[in-house]
Amino acid sequence: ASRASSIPTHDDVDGAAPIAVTERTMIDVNPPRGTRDFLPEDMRLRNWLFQQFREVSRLLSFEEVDFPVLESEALFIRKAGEEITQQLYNFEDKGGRRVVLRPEITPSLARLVIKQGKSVSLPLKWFTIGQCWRYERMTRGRRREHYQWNMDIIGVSRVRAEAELIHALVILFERLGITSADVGIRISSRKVLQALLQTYSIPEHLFTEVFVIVDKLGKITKEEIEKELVSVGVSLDAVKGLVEVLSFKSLTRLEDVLGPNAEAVADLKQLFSLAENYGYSQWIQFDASVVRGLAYYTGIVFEAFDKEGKLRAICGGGRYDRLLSTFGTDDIPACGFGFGDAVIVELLKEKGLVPDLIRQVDDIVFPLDVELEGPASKIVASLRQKGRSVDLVEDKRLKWVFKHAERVNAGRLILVGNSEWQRVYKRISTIIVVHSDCCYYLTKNKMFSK
Ligand SMILES: Nc1ccc(Br)nc1
Repeated sequence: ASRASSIPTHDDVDGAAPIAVTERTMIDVNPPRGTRDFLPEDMRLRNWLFQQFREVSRLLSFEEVDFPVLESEALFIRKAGEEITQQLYNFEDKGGRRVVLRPEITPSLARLVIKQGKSVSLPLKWFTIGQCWRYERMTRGRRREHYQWNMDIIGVSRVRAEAELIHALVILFERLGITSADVGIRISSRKVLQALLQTYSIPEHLFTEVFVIVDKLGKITKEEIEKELVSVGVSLDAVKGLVEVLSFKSLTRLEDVLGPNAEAVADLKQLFSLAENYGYSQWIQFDASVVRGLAYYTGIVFEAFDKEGKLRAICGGGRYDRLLSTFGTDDIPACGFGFGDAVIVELLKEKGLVPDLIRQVDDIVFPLDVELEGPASKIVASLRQKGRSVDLVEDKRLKWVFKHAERVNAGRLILVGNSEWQRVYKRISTIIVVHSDCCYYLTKNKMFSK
């Protein structure tokens, strides 16, 4: 605390009064709970990963779109008890509006499609990479934000759309050096469960809640699943039947139960047939237990998983043909996936596939004397004009400059000195000789002029 009483004022003494001694309290320099800073090396990896996402999106001729991270809360209010809607990062803004930091991308995409209406021609193939949020009690210490790559096809009702999206995933994994021995893609359809629920005369309005509960398979015990299903009104024998079919890994067995004309079976057969033609059959497998936890899926759903079973789902997606009508407009068939930036990096680390992304600088320019700042500036400007990345270094000892050049993998070290330096540094590969109004620099092999 300052010694307010004893400090003399300017009137009492010549010169400034002594600075009041106060205790400085430092702010918390950590980012908010559940969020991350990205240092340069983290950003190099993130940019590299996002560049892969962008390149795969380009290969499938998707166009990039973007949305605000802040959205109206109304976009995400759903009654199916999903985890994602129970962890909304929501608040009231200064205008009294109920808003959220978006927990996912798809509803924003649906909003934009509706907003564009007839001004866009279908099919739309859109992708984005954006930060998504959740407000989870930090008891579990999990992150509250991650970046998601989303690809969506709007306006295609046939399973060709799902086949294209899965092709995108396979291409991405292969580009990262991941093989089908490392990762698989489990595929099923909400229509499987739907057909079953109908055979047990479960009312349709319960379907979404059942899907959300069944998605917890593997996360909570079977007994807890059965208890939750019974609690929403599913009869015990229906629960037993559901759990039995959900264990199916064979389309043939599914067909035996649902019959050859079941829509779910036809969709899945078509998808697996297309997969043969794409050449990615070895990546995919039917698994009736895949339902995904988002209420709005209506058809095929899929998720990529690590075959060692150490990690959470790498990505997931599916068909959502009725999302738009929940926003009060006509439905347009749609499907898409979300691909987070965290699990994939954990997998790359597990597999030793994280690339060595070194910092790179073309040139370092170092004036050997303080009065050479001007000529050094000319050289820097000239080199940058030519598109070279230049790190201008000053007020350092030469030994530090050499180490720095190594650290940043500089292509060239350019020392700006006047003519007497040349004698001293002739052994150095690059020397600047400053002649009146023009600068020359040379390396062992050739002379460059400004
Ligand atoms: N939906 C969502 C948002 C943020 C994180 Br971290 N995980 C999932």
